[in-house]
Amino acid sequence: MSGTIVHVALFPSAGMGHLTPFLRLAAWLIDNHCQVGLITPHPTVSLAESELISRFLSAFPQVNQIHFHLLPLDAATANSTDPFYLCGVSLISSVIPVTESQCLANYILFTSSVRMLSFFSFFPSVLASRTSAGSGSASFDGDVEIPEILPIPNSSIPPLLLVPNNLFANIFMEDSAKLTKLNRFLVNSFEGLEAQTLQTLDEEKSVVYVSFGSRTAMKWPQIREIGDGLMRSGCRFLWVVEDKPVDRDEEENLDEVAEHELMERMRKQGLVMNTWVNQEEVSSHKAVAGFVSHCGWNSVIEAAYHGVPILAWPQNGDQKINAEVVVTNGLGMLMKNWGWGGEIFVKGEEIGEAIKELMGNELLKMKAAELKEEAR
Ligand SMILES: O=c1ccn([C@@H]2O[C@H](COP(=O)(O)OP(=O)(O)O[C@H]3O[C@H](CO)[C@@H](O)[C@H](O)[C@H]3O)[C@@H](O)[C@H]2O)c(=O)[nH]1
Repeated sequence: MSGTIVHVALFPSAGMGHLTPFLRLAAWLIDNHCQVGLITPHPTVSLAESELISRFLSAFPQVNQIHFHLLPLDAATANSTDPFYLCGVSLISSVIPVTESQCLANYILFTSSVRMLSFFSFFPSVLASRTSAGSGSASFDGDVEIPEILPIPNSSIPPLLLVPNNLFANIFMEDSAKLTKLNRFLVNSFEGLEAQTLQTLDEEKSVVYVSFGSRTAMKWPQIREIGDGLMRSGCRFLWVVEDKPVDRDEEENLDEVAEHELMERMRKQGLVMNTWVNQEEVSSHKAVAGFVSHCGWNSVIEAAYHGVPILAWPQNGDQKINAEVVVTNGLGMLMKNWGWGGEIFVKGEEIGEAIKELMGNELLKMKAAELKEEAR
């Protein structure tokens, strides 16, 4: 933007491993005519850090340094004596409310590999899908399966993540859940080093979209089972919920319903919305790999146009007949024993399995891709 000076505040967390790439980015931004503010946490972890900051500020006197004083954490709270963790601060979760209140774009400079970023994004939801509600258990068996990425061996999971009530683990989980609120990711890597992971991340197809149209109100117990099913599927999701379940008071809205513990857990794995979304935009998004739909005909046409396989759950009217078209053409699957919406109570376990099947079925993906071509 000619004539506009872009102001960027950089806020590295503790440790040289974070500071160094941040200062490189700062130098690059200055080179590109940005006004840079550097927020420096105090106390620093090491002398090396404070010396590097001083040298940097002498070389770039135009940088505005903003001191950020950390409140001391005791070793018991942190469950660690490592000074790095004692200076730890949950940057993503703490900063988002501030940037949101100021309407500022929020970028993250992820200072590790793209593979680690994938792990960071997915591990909490994979863990939540395997941990029963409220058990507090942090144990994890088997490898971490992330869609389209070489599985991360169990032995590579950072050990601190499996220490119950560890500060690092708590920050990791809390921050991961907030990643969707960030505007952009900057990662310090390149094609030659992480080609496959970068490509997958760019094309990542791992989100299931759930919507039964704006006219379908479900009973609260069934809504709850859908939530449970989404958690069990382990998939990221965008779920648009009709905000007046049929067995709830007219005045009650989703926010009140969302007080439910399950809804709170779900927000860590996906987005639950009770507002109108731009469904065309959602269906066309490259991350969306499956659609749980009532099979309103417009939804079916849109899914076909964007090559998104459907898990059909007709609710009424023409929707079973539309679902038959979906199945006949290989665009999706229909669980016949689920009946019409409201007719049969479908448990979360079954819903979770069906969503896993939808998201993993290669034949459906292939057929949906062919139909996309024909639709165009
Ligand atoms: O949050 C939302 C919800 C819906 N839509 C759009 O609204 C339309 C919804 O149409 P459809 O999928 O056909 O569902 P209904 O609104 O339920 O459609 C009614 O009309 C259809 C066409 O006759 C019938 O097939 C359905 O059974 C009937 O319920 C689609 O274009 C969606 O993209 C959004 O953009 N955002």
